[in-house]
Amino acid sequence: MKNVFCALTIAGTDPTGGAGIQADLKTFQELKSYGMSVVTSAVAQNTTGVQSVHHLPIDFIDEQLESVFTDMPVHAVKTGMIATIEMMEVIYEKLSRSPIPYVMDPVMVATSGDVLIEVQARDYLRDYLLPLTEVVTPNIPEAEFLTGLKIESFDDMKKAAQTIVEDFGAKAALVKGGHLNEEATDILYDGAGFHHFTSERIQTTSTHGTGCTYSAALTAHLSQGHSLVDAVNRSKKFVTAALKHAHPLGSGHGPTNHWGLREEQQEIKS
Ligand SMILES: Nc1ncnc2c1ncn2[C@@H]1O[C@H](COP(=O)(O)OP(=O)(O)OP(=O)(O)O)[C@@H](O)[C@H]1O
Ligand SMILES: Cc1ncc(CO)c(N)n1
Repeated sequence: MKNVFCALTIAGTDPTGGAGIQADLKTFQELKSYGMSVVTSAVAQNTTGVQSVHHLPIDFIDEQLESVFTDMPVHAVKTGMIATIEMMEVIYEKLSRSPIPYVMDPVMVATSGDVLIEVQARDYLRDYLLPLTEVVTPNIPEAEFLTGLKIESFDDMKKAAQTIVEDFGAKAALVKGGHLNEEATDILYDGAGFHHFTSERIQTTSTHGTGCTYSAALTAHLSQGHSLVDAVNRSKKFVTAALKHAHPLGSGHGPTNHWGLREEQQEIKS
């Protein structure tokens, strides 16, 4: 019998399908992991920004987690938008008892600039959830918050990745240079050493949900048993193709193309 790999996302929603749970599920499907989701907040948003947010009741978030964990295999899990400390507490309860690879996208602000997490909750994210992670995937502003360091160079990115692992207890940190360098270079520190992942910079405004898509790809690859470095390599290719082949949708920052890599591979074949 063929193996089935199951990936779970715990995050907020995006009705336009570019970010959040919807982007995660599309990515899981595209990468051939069975996708599951626990919704934390229902978000009315689109490519221009966030219109409104409804947090789900804490007990109901807990029930969704119970529904999944008591019945289904979970081979890897990711978290995205978790807005409040109360939500984080129930998620901590479950994940601290589940020895599976955990990918944290420490979502704080949407591409549009809208804030997605309560300020007090950021400390809880760092102090409780971060030490449970297999890998955390901050962009530059998120890495600055987590470490308190100012990041203006490649060396600063390395220092931040190392600090997140050595001082805050993540097993590995992948600091994304999308907001900083000319080539889109990300740095992984895994406790033993540094690894660099570089792609060409793509001139596009379709960047809505890039971080969600990247961390979901990582989760899918980890659910399938790939090593961390291999999983990041594959996920970087996936997100680069998703940016490169994005269709111009919406009037703001459009979504990436979750089947971009498949399109690229089909073009090469034909
Ligand atoms: N214009 C670009 N061209 C190529 N790669 C990019 C570009 N922008 C971002 N990336 C890459 O995309 C991945 C996601 O990174 P980014 O830093 O944009 O995440 P993020 O800020 O968390 O995303 P989000 O917009 O969802 O909040 C990283 O590998 C980054 O290097
Ligand atoms: C629900 C959700 N999570 C994450 C992001 C960040 O891209 C977003 N815009 N919306």
